[in-house]
Amino acid sequence: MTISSSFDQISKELAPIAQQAGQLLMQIQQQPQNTHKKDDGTPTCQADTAAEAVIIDALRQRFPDIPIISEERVRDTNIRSLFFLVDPLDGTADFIDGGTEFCVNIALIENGRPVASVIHAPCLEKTWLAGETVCEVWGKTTEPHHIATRIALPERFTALTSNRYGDETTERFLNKFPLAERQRISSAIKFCLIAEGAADIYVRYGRTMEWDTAAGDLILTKAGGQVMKADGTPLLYGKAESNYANPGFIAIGDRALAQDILPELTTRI
Ligand SMILES: Nc1ncnc2c1ncn2[C@@H]1O[C@H](COP(=O)(O)O)[C@@H](OP(=O)(O)O)[C@H]1O
Ligand SMILES: [Mg+2]
Repeated sequence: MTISSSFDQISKELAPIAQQAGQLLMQIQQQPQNTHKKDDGTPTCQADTAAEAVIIDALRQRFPDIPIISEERVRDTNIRSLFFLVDPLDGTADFIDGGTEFCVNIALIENGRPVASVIHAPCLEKTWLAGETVCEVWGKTTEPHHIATRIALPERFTALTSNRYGDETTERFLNKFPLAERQRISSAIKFCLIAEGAADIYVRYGRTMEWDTAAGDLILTKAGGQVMKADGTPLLYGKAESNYANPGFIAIGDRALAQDILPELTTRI
């Protein structure tokens, strides 16, 4: 498990697990939802826990020795250098509203960073995965293929933000850029769109949790992008002491932008 090449294989094993959960989510979305708000004010419904059960069962069978931290109910206590972070339904509000952007996120974390991950968006029929060398999208009608970020160009510079959760610092940050386009999108597919070269930046100073970002962090990083805190360092995972909350972050496709422009901008927010 410490051999890095095996992370490619693990990412390919995680994909069908996320797809199985996604299939269940699609079925449940057709039924009436019992929704309620969690302590953090975000919604949940029976789909979150049903999808979580499927994923946890599969991970425990295939990887019995690896502890799991999952959004809804699972908090293994023996978290060591290697563990899974699971968001069985990312974009729950979108799911409840009948949207198509929700996804399933699974990431394997080693020493604070993701090393194998998958994001599956069942309505979009797309699965993105990353390991040590693998960084692919799988579509229903297309062959699996490698994905890569695009160069940032002013005439098409596109920012992605959350569709439902905004904050003033993110707005101040984005106001410093001459944006060609801005799209509001639910769920971690924001990372995947940048990884595919369909957008350029995703800024999020509002609250997110580690399971919201770990899988997308690796996919975007392996596609050539960068995900970083305001000080330019990578996001770290496994922060039990902060209840697995993330600090603010900036995700970009073109790394040259990070090196040249972002450090100066972030100090002025
Ligand atoms: N106040 C808050 N506390 C914790 N997490 C929050 C939050 N507000 C938003 N989030 C996180 O933001 C995610 C959705 O953001 P977006 O719509 O941009 O994808 C939610 O994922 P879930 O849907 O998995 O709960 C949730 O984890
Ligand atoms: Mg969730």
